[in-house]
Amino acid sequence: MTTDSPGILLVLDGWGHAPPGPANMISQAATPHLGALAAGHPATLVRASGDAVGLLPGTVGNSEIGHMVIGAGRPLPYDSLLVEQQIASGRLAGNELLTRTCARLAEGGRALHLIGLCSDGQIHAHVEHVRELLRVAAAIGVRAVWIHAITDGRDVADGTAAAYLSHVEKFAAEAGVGRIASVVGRGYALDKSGDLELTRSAALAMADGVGARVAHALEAVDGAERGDVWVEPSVVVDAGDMPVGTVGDGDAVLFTNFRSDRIQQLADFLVEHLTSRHVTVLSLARYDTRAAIPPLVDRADASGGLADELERHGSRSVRIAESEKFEHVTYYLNGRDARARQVEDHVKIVGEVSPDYLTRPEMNLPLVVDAVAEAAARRDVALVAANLANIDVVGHTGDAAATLLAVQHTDDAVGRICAAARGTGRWVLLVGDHGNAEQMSRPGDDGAPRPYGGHTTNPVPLILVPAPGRGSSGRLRADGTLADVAPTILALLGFPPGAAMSGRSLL
Ligand SMILES: O=C(O)[C@@H](CO)OP(=O)(O)O
Ligand SMILES: [Mn+2]
Ligand SMILES: [Mn+2]
Repeated sequence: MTTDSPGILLVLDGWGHAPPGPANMISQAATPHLGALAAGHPATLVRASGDAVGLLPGTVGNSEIGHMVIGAGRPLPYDSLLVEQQIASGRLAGNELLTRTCARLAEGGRALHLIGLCSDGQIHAHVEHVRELLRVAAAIGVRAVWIHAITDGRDVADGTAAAYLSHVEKFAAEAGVGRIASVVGRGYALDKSGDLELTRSAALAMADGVGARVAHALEAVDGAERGDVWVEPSVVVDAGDMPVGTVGDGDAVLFTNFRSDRIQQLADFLVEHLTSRHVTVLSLARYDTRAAIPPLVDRADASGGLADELERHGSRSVRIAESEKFEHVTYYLNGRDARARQVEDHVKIVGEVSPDYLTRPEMNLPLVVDAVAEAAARRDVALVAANLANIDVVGHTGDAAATLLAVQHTDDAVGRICAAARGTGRWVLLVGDHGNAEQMSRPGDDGAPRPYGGHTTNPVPLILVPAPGRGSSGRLRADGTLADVAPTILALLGFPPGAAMSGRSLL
């Protein structure tokens, strides 16, 4: 081992801070372990949203940017911010790839298909980006733009899909081109669990016009019994019952999500499905698909973070998470660098195939705890980094009672992990990656509170449990952000901050 002060980083996903109240499930839950840790050890709050992490001011945090910034030790201009900047400066409208593709479609009388999540949740996509793309296509003279709308209900309140579809129709009317050709819920279109049946049913509605037939896009969501997330794959048909906008030979497909993880399974499927149709496929931002898709806006460089520093010092880390959050503590924490590193072990906890988060808010947490304890006992491991997914994953259901249980299970797991840390001489640093469960309701249009399962702009708690015998009296800086976590971890391990890090140790 290259350090004599090994530790454990625990990211409690969706663990935000807000004043206690009836919709704050962090404060409502019984959390004896977290309560005792916060009272008896150095603790602070750090900012995890907006410009503190590289998002537009006021934007809710998310797992991808949260884990990237925790790893990078500096705010990183996130893909959504880069897109926004390019829209504001007019650079997206002049983008070579986009304008060349549109000119070809205009000349050949071919169609542009825009595929993406239609909401302003700002985690995977922003419906305003569709508006800009419609403007550009119209200005270049593309005559047919088909929108394949994916409904949300997770990053925004459930029951809002119809309103977003209406926005899209308004944008199309404004631009003078564009019509919704298919509608499907994100549960189908944005599956990332590998369930290709869900992906196929979404893709076939978009590409081939296979699915429930509706005369108008809004009809698809009107009768959606399982909410916006699970709107059935639906195809808009004309008076003759013919799908209005299937993907034809020589058309172009542009994916409008800026975040890759949940759209890439669909993108992979469609790229293969459309090979014989000579379709140009583009994406708004860079995706991690099997076949490279040319992006309109490229990613920021995230190298020089914690993983690179640990590698440089020859310090071994073990990364542990349930499958839902596995990329978060591996790929994102490593600055979206998928390179296998000699000094890293990755442990993916795979439990029940299709867990029902409402009835199993504990998810597979006991297996995560066992894996952390096992890794902590290894003398060759400097850092164990684990994500506890429950608070965020269950929080997304918008079900306050289930989320309260998720918080309590997490508290219990923290207690057991801290016991393992004491037994193996390790410090533990606990931090949230963004808020979620501390705000489980939001005022609806009428001002009355409505259940809310999305992320928040709140700061997140950070607690440092020193290694046994190291004293508990120090204070942590109060003005920190997630960018300060990596320098703090390096300091705890006895290393200087990385040269690329602008964050500062909180110690
Ligand atoms: O599940 C997801 O894709 C997002 C919410 O849409 O959550 P997170 O950023 O926590 O992964
Ligand atoms: Mn998260
Ligand atoms: Mn989330």
